[in-house]
Amino acid sequence: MSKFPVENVRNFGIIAHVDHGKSTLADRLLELTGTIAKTDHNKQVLDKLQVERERGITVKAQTASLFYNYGGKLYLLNLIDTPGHVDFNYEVSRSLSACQGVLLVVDANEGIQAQTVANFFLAFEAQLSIIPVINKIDLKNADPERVEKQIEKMFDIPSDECIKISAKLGTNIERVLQAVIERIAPPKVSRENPLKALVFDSTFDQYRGVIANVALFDGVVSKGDKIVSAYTQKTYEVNEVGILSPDEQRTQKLYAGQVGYLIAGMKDVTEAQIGDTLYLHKQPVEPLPGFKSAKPMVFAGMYPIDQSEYNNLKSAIEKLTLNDSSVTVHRDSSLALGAGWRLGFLGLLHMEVFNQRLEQEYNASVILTTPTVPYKAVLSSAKLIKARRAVQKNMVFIDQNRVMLKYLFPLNEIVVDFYDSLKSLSSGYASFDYEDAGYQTADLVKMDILLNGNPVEELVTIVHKEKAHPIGKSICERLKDTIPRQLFEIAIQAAIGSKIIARETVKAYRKNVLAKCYGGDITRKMKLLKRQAEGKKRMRKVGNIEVPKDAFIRVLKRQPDK
Ligand SMILES: Nc1nc2c(ncn2[C@@H]2O[C@H](COP(=O)(O)OP(=O)(O)OP(=O)(O)O)[C@@H](O)[C@H]2O)c(=O)[nH]1
Repeated sequence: MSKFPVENVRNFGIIAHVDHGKSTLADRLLELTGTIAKTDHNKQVLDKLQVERERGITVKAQTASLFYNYGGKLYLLNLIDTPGHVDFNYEVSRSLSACQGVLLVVDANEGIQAQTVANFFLAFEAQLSIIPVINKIDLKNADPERVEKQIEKMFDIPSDECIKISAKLGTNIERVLQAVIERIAPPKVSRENPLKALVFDSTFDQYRGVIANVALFDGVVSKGDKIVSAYTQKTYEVNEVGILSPDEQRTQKLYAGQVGYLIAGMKDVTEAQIGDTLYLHKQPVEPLPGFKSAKPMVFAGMYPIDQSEYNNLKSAIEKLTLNDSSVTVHRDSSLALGAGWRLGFLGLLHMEVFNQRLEQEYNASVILTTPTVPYKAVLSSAKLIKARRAVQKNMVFIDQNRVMLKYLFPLNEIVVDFYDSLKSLSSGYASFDYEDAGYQTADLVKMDILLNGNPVEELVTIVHKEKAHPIGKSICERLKDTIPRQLFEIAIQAAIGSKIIARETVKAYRKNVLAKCYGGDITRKMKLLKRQAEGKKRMRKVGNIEVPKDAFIRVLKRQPDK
């Protein structure tokens, strides 16, 4: 690695709207630089997770070091491929902290979309050099000139700076690499200063412990060095350093300006903090500012299907949150579902991906409850405050056919199915991005579910007043289908304060388990009574009504069709 003086190093990211071709471009860059062999099978090589391959999307940023000969010099280009979906923006901004420039990929047919704008501003605010790349020029409907004009109008980047490529066919890829070298500055670092390394990502390996992805801002780190974590103040010995190319490749040292991985015997996930600064023992440095912590938007309960699985699930969640530090975790418990957690996610897709990764990478099966958003409630005896619906804030024409609308929305309205409805209403043309606008007052009500007049604690929800009736009705119906008939009639009601807004009834039924046992075989009678008693253990009593656990799961669990 010493062959690469700082001026021969470039650290760059690829950012884009979903599906505009980042990962395909990354494949071509890896092939062209000989990092991976050129075959027909290279499809999204950097999308290593099973969930990424199944869904065809990037959820984790990945790093790859490329070597490229240009103008008689050998360059080390560190590429970071980032996710495109709005829910993973946090991942993008974190990765950009290790870069000096980005390739902003825009589809030649679709043009600028919501995350193109959002990601452009992340890079712009981080003061990175931005190289616009118009991809998919091979498509029949491609109109790169129109997209050039959009880029000029929206981002103030002269159209002659755009590079037109087809990542699929490999057209003009060389020009992209040359632009990276010519237009992106080498990192501003010093190898003479003491070590200062930023941990910008980490993963947990069962055998090797924490593997930290590091960007070196100053100094050098070698195998055998004693390093200190600014966050824990603990000292570790470096066991291994290397680059990702894209698989781990050991090296003797890593130098300032380079990006790679480091293993230093951190065995506990809580020791590895994303945003931490590592320095050499007895050579302390001013820690880097780290990262703003992510702000979860959507909350859901997570419980083991069987309580005996609690500890395994706990360790799986801890390991996965190391790799996805934007998830917040708080212990929680529910009368119906037992001990579990309340997890905060950046969005719905993020929640689904986390759940899927738990299942696929940690073999954990969980109950995930319907997502909710955080509220701040002002308790008062008067009826609640004025309703506030989506309010239009701004409208900008990107070109003749495209308009960018800005609205203020209640978060609750967009987390569940807004994205799907928007896509289907606009036949897939509209795209969507959001950021937090803070708490707003709204006409919300607390809805109770009552069984023969007794409130069921775990089913209390906060809903918009206008939606209370359909939501209450649906919960009552789902409960009616799962609560077995009992010796008396059961009224299932949804109520706001003292007002009942929906009702279903479970008719009375006498289940005499001994009915078939005339004849008097006492051991058989005892067996049946014992079985009935065991069944009752899985029940929760609300008043004198026995509610099976399944009934709660059915109501609380996220509906897959939503
Ligand atoms: N015709 C054509 N299709 C392309 C080109 N580049 C990418 N695609 C296709 O576009 C789709 C999306 O490409 P990806 O590389 O997965 O896009 P991405 O931007 O990485 O997507 P996310 O990781 O989900 O954000 C795939 O089906 C690619 O085969 C291109 O130059 N021409």
